[in-house]
Parts: sequence; structure tokens; C-alpha cells
Amino acid sequence: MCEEFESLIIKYLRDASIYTEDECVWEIIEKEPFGRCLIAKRDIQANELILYDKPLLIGPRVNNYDKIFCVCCYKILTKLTLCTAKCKFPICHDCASSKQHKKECELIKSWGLKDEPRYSKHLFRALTVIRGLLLSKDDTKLMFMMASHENSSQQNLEVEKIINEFESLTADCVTIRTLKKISSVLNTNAFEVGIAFNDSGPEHNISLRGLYPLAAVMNHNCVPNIRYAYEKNSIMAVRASKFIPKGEQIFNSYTKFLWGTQQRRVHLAYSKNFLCECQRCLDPTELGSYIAALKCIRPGCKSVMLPNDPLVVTSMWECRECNLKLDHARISKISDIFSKQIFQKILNEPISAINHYLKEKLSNILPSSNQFTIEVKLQIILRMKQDPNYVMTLEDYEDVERYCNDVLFIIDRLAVGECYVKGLLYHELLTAKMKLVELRNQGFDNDTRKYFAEMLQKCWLILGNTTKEPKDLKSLIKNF
Ligand SMILES: C[S@@+](CC[C@H](N)C(=O)[O-])C[C@H]1O[C@@H](n2cnc3c(N)ncnc32)[C@H](O)[C@@H]1O
Repeated sequence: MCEEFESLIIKYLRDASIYTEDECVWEIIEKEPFGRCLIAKRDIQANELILYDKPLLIGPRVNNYDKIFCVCCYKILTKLTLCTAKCKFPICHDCASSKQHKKECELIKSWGLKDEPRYSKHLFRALTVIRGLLLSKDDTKLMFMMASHENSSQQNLEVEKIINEFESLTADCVTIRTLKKISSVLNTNAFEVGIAFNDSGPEHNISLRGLYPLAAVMNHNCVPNIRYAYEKNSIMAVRASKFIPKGEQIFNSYTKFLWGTQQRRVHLAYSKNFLCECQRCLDPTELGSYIAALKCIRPGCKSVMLPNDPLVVTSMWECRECNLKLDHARISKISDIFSKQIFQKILNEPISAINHYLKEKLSNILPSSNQFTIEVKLQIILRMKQDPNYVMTLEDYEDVERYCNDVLFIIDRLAVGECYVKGLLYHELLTAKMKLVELRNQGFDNDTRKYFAEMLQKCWLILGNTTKEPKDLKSLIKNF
């Protein structure tokens, strides 16, 4: 099974000119409880390329987009224009007569649309799955050899929702059954793919879902040893974020690694059908990062509370110093309150109000390592520079410098190596430090220049030539 799967993948990558045997550093083996795993065939150094992969399928995600975009080139449509051949898909003038669209359009129409042509968000959301019906024989075989959890409750909803739109589709017909199988493969394996446009018209990003057959073999660990990025034509490049010894498993993270154990495990159980039991999940301190820790509520106690058994959702939480215990229900309530207050209220406020909330309120009630504090700091770092109406003061740059260092400290504790968030933080830290040198009229001495040059080099290694490369990175490197 593994050998056949591996040789199909190799053929697929060779055909796309993104595989050579001499440079291959991975192999696929089978191992419980993971199923297939990607293993390092030799020692892999930090930042070294592990693999390139190309999407078997790519298209809209199953979520609400705030802008409508062309289903072929993904450029935003300032005015909703549907395909004139009446397949209901939004399409731009340039792509309307393309070969790719013609095939999809004809397939959709062959099912007999019931209503007048109008935009259908359900059809738009099901398009990536529908594209699975148009794959070549070899690609279809590869797709159906990928892992899938067909019986999970959340799967296939996007397929259910289009049945009523067509004359010839019924809940039990072959097409719908095949679409459901494709949807299960996508839901088990798909990656979120960011596409950035800045060549024409207003700058924008679109997030799609893509099925990358080799990258999907990477299993999950809450301490991943890779980072991935997208290059031209949605080619994915996976690199080692730290040294990976020969024989070790190459791990991705399917969740946000800056979430606490309970949030990560619930997300994995719900979306990927397994419960993670990695070293970080087993450790109440999460490798000394204390990312889920809460301040002890006993008056006068300065310590933190952590779960006694992080693998048990209903575990008691206990203070590390005074041993005060709180049950799971109270801890969940505290987390819910912070989550609602921060995500539904505070983060919708102006940037100065968010920073004030962090300094005056959150810092007093949550440890500086806590995931909510980290999230607010990250939002401040990103939004201060993104908001065109916000003029940053010297104090703001000092805050950004401090917040970047705080988050980088936690990331180092988590031992995820040179990940993308780190690359973005290096860039923000450098920009803030440069501005501070300028505002304080300090000038750049040799040591400062050397420091900047080294940081820029680290930043380039992570972000250079990816869709996340900051616009000013090349010019900054030239100057140092
Ligand atoms: C994208 S696939 C990964 C490749 C898969 N192992 C295979 O055989 O093709 C995701 C699935 O792999 C399994 N898996 C991944 N990481 C795991 C982990 N840390 N523990 C247990 N199962 C895991 C789960 O079944 C999950 O839904």
C-alpha cells in the first residue's frame, strides 16, 4: 500500500518537474497510531528544503468570503458577474472562455440547474469538491488513496447543500456519493492556501483550500519540525524549521501552535478525528511555555494554575504554589469570558484602546505567557502598522519591540524552530528597532549594523521568495 502510494506520488511530482531522486530526503512508512508517515531519509538541516508539492485540487474554501472572486484566476470581482453560459459561477471577463472553466461549466449544466441563474453560495463552496470529478485517471487514483474519515459528522455538508439545486442529482446517486468521498478526502487533508495579488488593482489576499498529496502525508505534532509556504502557481515548499535526524518523523501542525492544549486537542478531535498525545500535550506546562496558565485566584497568591492532567478535558486545575484547586467547569467559564471579551469586543476597537486594555487590564489578570495575552500582542503588532490612519509614537514602537520579544520568547520555549510567525516577528522587531534608532537620534554603530544584518538574514531565510515576503525586505537587506 505504502509503496504503491509512494510511487504514484513520485510520478505525480516528476510530471510536474518538482521531484528528483538524488535530492529526495523523505520516504513514506506505515506506523501506528498515525497510519502513513513521512520520515527523514537522512539528516536534514534547519531551513533545508524537504519537498515541493503541487495541488491535485484547489479552489474556494467552505467559509464566508467577504468579497466575491473569479473562480478561475481568483481575482476579486468589483461587480458580481456570473458566467454567461449560466453555470452560476462568478467569473471574470478573461477567464469566461478558458478551457478550465468550460469543463466545469459543462459538468454543472449537465446536472440540470433548477433555478434561474443567480449566484449560489452553496455551489461556490462545493466547487473544489466538484473539481475532483474532473481529475485524470491517475490523479483520481492518487486522491482516493489519500486518508479520509468518511463517517465523521461534519464531513460532506457542502455536498448535501447542492443536491436541491439540480434536476438530476438525488441524495443517493453515484455523483453525490462520489462527491461525498472527495469531500471526505479534502476535509481530512486540505491545506489553507493564501494567494496574494498586488500586480493589478487593489492589493488583496484570497484564502483557498488545496489538496497537496505529499505534504498531506505529514502527520500532526504540536511541536512541528517544518514550515511551509507557497511559491508561484501555488507550489508548496516545505522546509525544516529545525534539525531533523535521519529516521525521525517529519511533522506538521494542523492547529495554531500558539493555542493552549485544550483548544488544540478539541480542534484536532473535531476537524481531524484524532486526539493528540504528543510530548507537549502530556506536559501541563506545555514545555515550560505556560501558554494556557491562568493566574491563581486566591488573594495574595502570585503563582499560576495549570491542569493536573492535560489529556483529560475534565481535569482539575491546581495552583503550583498554594495548591488551590478549581474544577474544569470554572476554568472553562473563565476561558470563555476572555475569549468572548477579546474576540467579540476588544479586538474590534481602535488600536489604542486594544493596547490600553492589554496594559491596564489583561496584564493584571492573565500571565504574560497566556495564549489570550499572546493573541492580543500579535494583533497589536500587526495592526499598528496596517492601520493607515494610525500614527505610531515612540512609545508605540517601544511596545511593539517588547511584544515581539515576549512572543519570540514563548515560541522559543515551544521549540518549534524557525517557523513563519518567527519570520514575521523578526521583521516587525527590526522595523521597530530601526525606527527607535531614528527617533532617538542614535545613528547606527557597527554593532547595531551587524545585529540588523544578522536578523535580516534570519528573516530572509524564512520569508524570502514566499507569498509572505514583506515588501521592504529586499531593500532593507541591501541597506545592511
Ligand atoms: C492528513 S492525514 C495524515 C496522513 C495519514 N497518516 C495517512 O495515512 O495518509 C491526517 C490523518 O492522519 C492521522 N494523524 C495525523 N496526525 C496524527 C497524530 N498525531 N496522532 C494520531 N493520528 C494522526 C489522523 O487520522 C488524521 O486525520
